[in-house]
Amino acid sequence: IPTDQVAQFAPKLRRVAYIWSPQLIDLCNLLPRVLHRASRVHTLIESYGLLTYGPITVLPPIEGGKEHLLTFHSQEYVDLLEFLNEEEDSEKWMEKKEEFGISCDCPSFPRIFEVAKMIVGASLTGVQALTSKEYQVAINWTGGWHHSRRDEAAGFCYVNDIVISLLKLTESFKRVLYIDLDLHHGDAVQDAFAHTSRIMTVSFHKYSPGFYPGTGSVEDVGYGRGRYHCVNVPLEDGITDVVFYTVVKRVMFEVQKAYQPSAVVIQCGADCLVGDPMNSFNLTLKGIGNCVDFILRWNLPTLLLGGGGYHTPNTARCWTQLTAVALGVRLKSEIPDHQFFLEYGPDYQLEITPSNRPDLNTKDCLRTTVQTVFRRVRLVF
Ligand SMILES: CN(c1ccc(C(=O)NO)cc1)S(=O)(=O)c1ccc(-c2ccccn2)s1
Ligand SMILES: [Zn+2]
Repeated sequence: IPTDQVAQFAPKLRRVAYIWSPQLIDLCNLLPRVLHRASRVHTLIESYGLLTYGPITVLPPIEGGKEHLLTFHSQEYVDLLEFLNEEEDSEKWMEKKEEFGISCDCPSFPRIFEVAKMIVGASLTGVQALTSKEYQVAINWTGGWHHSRRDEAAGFCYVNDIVISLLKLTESFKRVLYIDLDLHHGDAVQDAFAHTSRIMTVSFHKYSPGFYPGTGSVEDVGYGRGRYHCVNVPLEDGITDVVFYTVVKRVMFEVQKAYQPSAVVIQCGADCLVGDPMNSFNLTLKGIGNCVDFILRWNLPTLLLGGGGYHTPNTARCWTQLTAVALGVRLKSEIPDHQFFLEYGPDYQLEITPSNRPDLNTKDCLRTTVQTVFRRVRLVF
């Protein structure tokens, strides 16, 4: 093939921005429900040599400030986080804590405000990388906190870096698509944009009586100008790689055709993996990796964010694999020797094995859900 025609056959090489600094990791290691997860994720990615691979650039996060948080959160909530940063006692703020969701699910902890600003700064650095047109993919594995509300911490989420990033992206991109692959419904992101067509939110999640947050039924479609710009795909326990990938591919194919987004944000919560303490889905790195690969092949500016993921080694495995998918490289199965190597026992392999738990998603139920979604997505113009 003449050299000038080779390019059209080579998979597009993507320039990838990986948002990282030692301070970002040190602060995110303090998050109470994912203690020290940030350092495991980053160190495994580094141990595979991915950060010195050509098309990747490591970008330090910009200093997130109060003004960034205030693009979504209320002044009172931001003031509370700032007050709690120093962990001083004061009657006034003590009873307020409960009112703002700072409680057992989202306990206060030292440097809480610095952590919130740093996470938002990191996700906004990813947005900046995409709007600069210098990168096709931007990655912030410390972001993805989809339950945090305007004036309330919720579901282990203190600050909604996703909403803040989506708002920023709409300044440069006409239609922005948000895809939530976390085990839980991306409720606060959906609600933030339920009345607008500028952002379309699509969430694949477990939907079962009593399971957090309890929202995200297929009937949940948005309101007014935002009607049909919220897509919810409720799923049952035990879903496997092939079934999940088939559902995601079919739904996302229709969404891309109907909405024709100009930028994408994917929340890649790893609590949907087999072995997670949430003990719900039966996915492995292949399943979630194929879903992210499918969306990246649209070659749209895409921000990859973290989220849930409570089996720390598996979460590190997952986001290492997704970083490799973004770069288009295959990783060897053997976990490289590194500081936390012993935490990957007893097999010390990258891949994880599905369990033999039953898949409660029946073919009929999935077909009905997908057909319902198709009918509505085709109403999006
Ligand atoms: C507050 N909850 C959430 C909320 C959001 C998430 C999440 O990951 N969202 O993406 C996880 C748990 S919750 O009530 O379901 C739980 C609290 C503690 C839980 C737990 C703790 C240990 C093992 C299994 N589950 S679940
Ligand atoms: Zn989750």
